Amino acid sequence: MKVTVVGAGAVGASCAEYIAIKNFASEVVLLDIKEGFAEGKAMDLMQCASLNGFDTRITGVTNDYSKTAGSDIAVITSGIPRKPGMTREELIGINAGIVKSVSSSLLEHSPNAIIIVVSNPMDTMTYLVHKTTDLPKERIIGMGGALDSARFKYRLAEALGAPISDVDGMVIGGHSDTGMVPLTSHATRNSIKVSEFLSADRLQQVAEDTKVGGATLTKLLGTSAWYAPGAAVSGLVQAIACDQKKIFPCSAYLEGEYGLNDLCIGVPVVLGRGGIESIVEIELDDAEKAKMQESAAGVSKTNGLLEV
Ligand SMILES: NC(=O)c1ccc[n+]([C@@H]2O[C@H](COP(=O)([O-])OP(=O)(O)OC[C@H]3O[C@@H](n4cnc5c(N)ncnc54)[C@H](O)[C@@H]3O)[C@@H](O)[C@H]2O)c1
Ligand SMILES: O=C(O)C[C@H](O)C(=O)O
Repeated sequence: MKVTVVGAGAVGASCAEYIAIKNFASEVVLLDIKEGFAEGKAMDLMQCASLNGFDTRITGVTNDYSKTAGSDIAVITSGIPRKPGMTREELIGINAGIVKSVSSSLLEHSPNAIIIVVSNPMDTMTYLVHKTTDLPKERIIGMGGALDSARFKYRLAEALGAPISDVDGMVIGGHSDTGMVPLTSHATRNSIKVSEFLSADRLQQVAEDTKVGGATLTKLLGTSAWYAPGAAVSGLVQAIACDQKKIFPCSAYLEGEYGLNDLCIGVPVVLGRGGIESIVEIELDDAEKAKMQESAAGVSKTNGLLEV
């Protein structure tokens, strides 16, 4: 199993590290445009191999796509991150050009790859790959919901005073400060609805804290987060590589599902060796349906800024 990660910055390197530590891939190629940067990150990561007990071979290359040839999975993390006070949508001007050229170069050398898009604004970058390549929709996956759901579970556990392993929950919708739809009515603590433990007001607070999870970290760090994003990407890569048939909320191209068309947005999907093997349509209540429609309108508005 060969995995390429484009962008050896904070998220790309963290993602490569988690993939290696989980020890399911034979090879990870890190590629960056900055001379020597990916080579340096790869060498540093390889020097963790004997310490952390993995056999995955990590190599770094400066913009040489021939070294990525034959990749089964390619992750796009190249692009600029936001600074405090910015929205993800403000990154579109620079990141759209990067994502378009990177996806084309990747597919030239790995025509059978499954692409995972991470660069922001992620739903629109995923749509851009859909619009500018010939890849079938099941092989274009946007990562956002897996991360947002991890943050939701963190906030739920905090409010419940429970261990995170006891908590389950999912965030669908757009990966933006206003567009996320944390499904509080579906969230559980060891199979019991969390509404049995938390007031409506407290649950509303959990949802709001979840939606601004990325902005909160950006304010604290001065740039956006990387550990949980890297871990979330590695989870998707593993589900595909190991044909796990796991359900994650991912940005997928919709053709009628959830009453939505011609956009990529976060919905639960089954991930396996074929990529998105199916989209799971769950019953939403009226308020959740309205939030999903509003979220989709926001994503479509950002898509409208693309020159495709
Ligand atoms: N979808 C998500 O949940 C999620 C989570 C975290 C970050 N992000 C996004 O991921 C992106 C990367 O974030 P980061 O913190 O790793 O940024 P970073 O600045 O640390 O790393 C980005 C890397 O991309 C490289 N790069 C730029 N143009 C390139 C090109 N054409 N080809 C190859 N490499 C190129 C840069 O040299 C840099 O090393 C940002 O857009 C950020 O908003 C998304
Ligand atoms: O917040 C960001 O800009 C980065 C990423 O989308 C995140 O949610 O951490």
